[in-house]
This record gives sequence, structure tokens and C-alpha cells, in this order.
Amino acid sequence: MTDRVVVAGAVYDRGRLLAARRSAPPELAGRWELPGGKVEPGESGEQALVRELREELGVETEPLERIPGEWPLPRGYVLRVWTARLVSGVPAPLQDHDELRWLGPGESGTVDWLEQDLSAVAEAVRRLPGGGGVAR
Ligand SMILES: Nc1nc2c([nH]c(=O)n2[C@H]2C[C@H](O)[C@@H](COP(=O)(O)OP(=O)(O)OP(=O)(O)O)O2)c(=O)[nH]1
Repeated sequence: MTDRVVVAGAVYDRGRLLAARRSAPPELAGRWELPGGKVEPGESGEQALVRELREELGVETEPLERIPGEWPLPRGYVLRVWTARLVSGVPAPLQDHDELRWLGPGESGTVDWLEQDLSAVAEAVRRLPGGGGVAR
């Protein structure tokens, strides 16, 4: 059976992390997530992530590292998360989202994340270049 995998990106730019507010389905609308989507047959996780971020936000990104672990989602899906660098473009809520927000150091707790994203977000913030609370 094909894996049912949702990939999401902890997209960084200038020390900030991108959060996206879902506009659908109704049970998830209004909650914040790391943008991404389902892996299609024949795609790697990284390929799916680059495609989804292009479709949903209109930007080009480069996946950097996988955040260790995976988190169970409804209907047998699992969530896998990568950190990703914004390469070009200005993110816009083209699909699936109605608001985007760049969160600076100390701001990751200011949006209502989906529960299943919380540990990945915490780990992403720790990895935030120059801003996760660990001086480098
Ligand atoms: N993209 C994304 N989806 C998440 C996260 N956390 C989480 O529970 N989900 C759920 C919401 C959705 O039920 C599912 C992802 O579906 P999606 O609707 O974003 O996928 P997709 O863009 O490929 O859309 P489609 O094929 O269903 O039209 O995973 C997350 O951080 N990012």
C-alpha cells in the first residue's frame, strides 16, 4: 500500500517562521499549520513539499532538513516536516489558507496551531537560524 504521507514546511526567512491559517475543511478552518499537503505517487517527500509550497503560496523553496519523527493524522495519514529556506517570491495565501504570518523569535505561541503540529513547530523554532532562543 502506498504510504499516506502529508508533508509540511517550516519555512524560514530572515529568522522568522511562516505560519498559515487554514480556510478548509470546516473542522480545521481558522487553525494554523505549517503549509504543505499530500505526497502524490512517485514523488519524494521533498519534491512534494516544493510542489505544494509553490501551488499554495506561489514561492520557490529549498528543503533543508527533515525534523525527526512523524505525527499521526486522521484517516491513516502521517505528518512529516522539513525545514525549508525561502528561495524566491513573496508567500501569498493562494490555496487552502486565508492568512499567513511570519513569526519572529518568541512569537511562535501567538497563533492557534493544530495540535498535531505543536511538536514539529517547537522543534522548528529551536532550529530557527539566529532566532530560536539558542545563541549562535
Ligand atoms: N498541509 C498541512 N496539513 C496538515 C498539517 N497538520 C495537519 O493535521 N494537516 C492535515 C490537514 C489535512 O487534513 C491534511 C493535508 O491535506 P491538504 O488539504 O493540505 O493536502 P493537499 O494540499 O494535498 O490537498 P488535497 O489533495 O486534499 O486537495 O493534513 C500541516 O501542518 N500542514
